[in-house]
Amino acid sequence: MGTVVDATNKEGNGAVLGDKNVTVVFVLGGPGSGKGTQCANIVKHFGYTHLSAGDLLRAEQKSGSENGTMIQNMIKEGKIVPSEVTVKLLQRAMAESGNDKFLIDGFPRNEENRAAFELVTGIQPAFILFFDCPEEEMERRLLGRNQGREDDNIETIRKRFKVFLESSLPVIEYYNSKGKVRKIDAAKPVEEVFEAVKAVFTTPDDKVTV
Ligand SMILES: Nc1ncnc2c1ncn2[C@@H]1O[C@H](COP(=O)(O)OP(=O)(O)OP(=O)(O)O)[C@@H](O)[C@H]1O
Ligand SMILES: Nc1ccn([C@@H]2O[C@H](COP(=O)(O)O)[C@@H](O)[C@H]2O)c(=O)n1
Ligand SMILES: [Mg+2]
Repeated sequence: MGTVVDATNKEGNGAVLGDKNVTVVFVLGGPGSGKGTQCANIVKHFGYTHLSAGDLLRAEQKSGSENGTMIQNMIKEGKIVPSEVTVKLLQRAMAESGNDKFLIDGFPRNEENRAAFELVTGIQPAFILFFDCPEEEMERRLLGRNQGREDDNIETIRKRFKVFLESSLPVIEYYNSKGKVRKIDAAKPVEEVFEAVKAVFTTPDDKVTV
């Protein structure tokens, strides 16, 4: 295991959460590309806190919140929940974590998410970990996931793929134009993907290539 790259501080992108300087890595990729799986590995090796926007929304829905029905409907349709709701959940989870290094998984999902997070928190991501995977492989994985998710059915999966292409890929392209995207071939077996991920987290920032 090598040293953790703190690109945020090095590039002067550090942002303050309470009285802490924080490092944020956005973890993006299509539905089923393996974001959650790899985040669990990164947490173990590199001490980040994993915050999945989808998990936070599902927990909020189940908590009986006033937004519960709206969140449930949006997830069932594969649509993106208004940023106001998701950014608040992320901010609260960051503040409660006690950590200063975060993997924010599945966020920002669209331009509205990106702009709202930046405006409200003032945080710029250190880099974007992008799991690139063909649709057929993602579809196979989602249909075999068996975690009882209401959106893991073929009808909703197709809607989620469309939203990813139309709304989420442009956000990845935006960060790519700023040299912030670290693209990973996510079609490989879990262990091989993690080898590539490790290289990103242990390579000094000025030597990273996309
Ligand atoms: N590299 C891999 N090879 C094969 N299966 C994988 C790989 N990575 C993850 N999986 C499996 O694919 C399914 C989806 O993975 P995961 O939940 O990590 O994806 P995700 O990107 O978080 O999806 P979502 O956007 O729907 O939350 C899981 O069943 C997981 O075990
Ligand atoms: N920024 C986000 C993230 C997620 N959602 C909704 O949750 C669904 C599941 O997300 P996963 O990352 O767990 O796959 C997603 O399809 C959206 O409906 C969101 O609105 N905004
Ligand atoms: Mg996930």
